[in-house]
Amino acid sequence: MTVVIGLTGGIASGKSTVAKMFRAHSIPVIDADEIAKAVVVQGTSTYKNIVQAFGKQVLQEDGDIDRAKLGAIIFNDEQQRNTLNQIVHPVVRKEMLMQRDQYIKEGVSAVVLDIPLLYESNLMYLVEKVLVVWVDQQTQLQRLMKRNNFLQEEARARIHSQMSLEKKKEMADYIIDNTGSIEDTEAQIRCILQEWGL
Ligand SMILES: CC(C)(COP(=O)(O)OP(=O)(O)OC[C@H]1O[C@@H](n2cnc3c(N)ncnc32)[C@H](O)[C@@H]1O)[C@@H](O)C(=O)NCCC(=O)NCCS
Ligand SMILES: Nc1ncnc2c1ncn2[C@@H]1O[C@H](COP(=O)(O)OP(=O)(O)OP(=O)(O)O)[C@@H](O)[C@H]1O
Repeated sequence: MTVVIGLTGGIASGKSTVAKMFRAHSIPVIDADEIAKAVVVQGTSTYKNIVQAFGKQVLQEDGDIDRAKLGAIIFNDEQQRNTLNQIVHPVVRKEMLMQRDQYIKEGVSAVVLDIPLLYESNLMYLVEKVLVVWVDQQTQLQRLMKRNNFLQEEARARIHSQMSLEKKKEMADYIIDNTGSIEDTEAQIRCILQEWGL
């Protein structure tokens, strides 16, 4: 029996960091962000739909989607964000389901679905238990600003485009507190894996 684990949290709360730890324990991870990038490459219908909805202003010179430009639009406008979500999410969901079922067929002991918007998009039905990577608000803001070289205002817009981490924490089956060191977080993952017999 494969245990299907949902991994979520807020932007820059540490999902990819935790995902890496699962992989280090030989547990495969399906990454929604990675899939969302792959399904918008030139030539796909998703790419065409994005260009149709947002215009050529969101393209780089080589024709690829300019992620910084598209991000600047959608993180500052809920309606535009919904438009992009409606184009991209169904395709991502389908691909995630397919990959999940493939791993189950292979009989792996566990698989992790790393989905930033798991709660916002009501995707709980895809997984058996949800693990939320939590940090306090100040840490989240600082790590996001540092990683993406964002001004405080840009970072805040992105944070506020998502359900609050406090609310996600309340809904979680398990919480990983990632405010401490990487080693602290690794220790929590080891505990959880032991508890789950993985
Ligand atoms: C707007 C885009 C082009 C910006 O790209 P960029 O390379 O700057 O960011 P990246 O894709 O790495 O996402 C970083 C983080 O932003 C947050 N985020 C991304 N999209 C959204 C969204 N629609 N709503 C809220 N938060 C989001 C997530 O926490 C994600 O982990 C890109 O995020 C995108 O295509 N988003 C729509 C698809 C989506 O919802 N992806 C998230 C999971 S399916
Ligand atoms: N425990 C930690 N201590 C210090 N820095 C950390 C820790 N965990 C993560 N970071 C750093 O914080 C930033 C955000 O982490 P990460 O990229 O894992 O978050 P994420 O939730 O996957 O982000 P996104 O939602 O944008 O995909 C990264 O620069 C990462 O190196």
